[in-house]
Amino acid sequence: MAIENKPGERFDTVFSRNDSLELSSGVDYDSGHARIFKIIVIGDSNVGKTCLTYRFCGGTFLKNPEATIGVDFRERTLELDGESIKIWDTAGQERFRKSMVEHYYRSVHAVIFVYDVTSLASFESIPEWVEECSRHSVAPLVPRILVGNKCDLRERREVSTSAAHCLADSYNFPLFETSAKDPSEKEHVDAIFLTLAYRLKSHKPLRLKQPSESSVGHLWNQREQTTGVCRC
Ligand SMILES: Nc1nc2c(ncn2[C@@H]2O[C@H](COP(=O)(O)OP(=O)(O)OP(=O)(O)O)[C@@H](O)[C@H]2O)c(=O)[nH]1
Ligand SMILES: [Mg+2]
Repeated sequence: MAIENKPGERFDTVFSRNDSLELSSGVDYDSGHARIFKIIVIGDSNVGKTCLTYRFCGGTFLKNPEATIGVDFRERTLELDGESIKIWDTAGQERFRKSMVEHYYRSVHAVIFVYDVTSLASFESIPEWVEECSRHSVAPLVPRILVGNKCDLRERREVSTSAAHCLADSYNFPLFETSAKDPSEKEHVDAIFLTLAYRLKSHKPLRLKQPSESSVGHLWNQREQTTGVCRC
């Protein structure tokens, strides 16, 4: 795992006429000419953004994480053509976000919205995070997914799968429920990020293999993602 810290680095995204995702030349490629995708992970403080990205990039559960200040960068090189995804693990706390917020959203390739299934408040904040993304001009065709974390805490669950589906459907986001902590969910955490990466690479909808019964996944819909109100 390489942890990098280059907040000034640019990842310029352009859409061609046939709506496929293309990356402009130069800065989107590492020295080996592999493409680098910028994925940002956002959501309230304490929902497990850092643990999820660490699980994907480091392969283990990060014990005793500290609140992220500004942004952390993690990167994982994929087995498909040596391509990389660079994950921007952002701070949930407002006081740590102020100076960095413009950098988060600049030229982003995909967005992961995270809530904590044991915190209704974090789930109810998701529309604000979606709104923040729109305010910062993240293009509608940039893939977005919704992730409910901490599913291992079954007795403390406050957000039902059906409510989460309802919200996800209203935005036309795929929904995934998982746990950064539960080792049996490791493959599922991988699948979430890899599904995004494949989507970015091919720009085609993919069916996610379900590694466990508790996992939830949707087909990606090519329809343009729009904000909406839950009609449940
Ligand atoms: N039980 C359980 N605890 C988790 C899980 N993921 C994270 N945690 C715990 O939740 C707390 C917050 O995790 P972080 O990853 O630091 O949360 P964050 O969203 O990055 O928080 P900020 O950086 O402040 O925005 C820590 O105590 C983690 O150990 C999970 O899947 N299950
Ligand atoms: Mg964090």
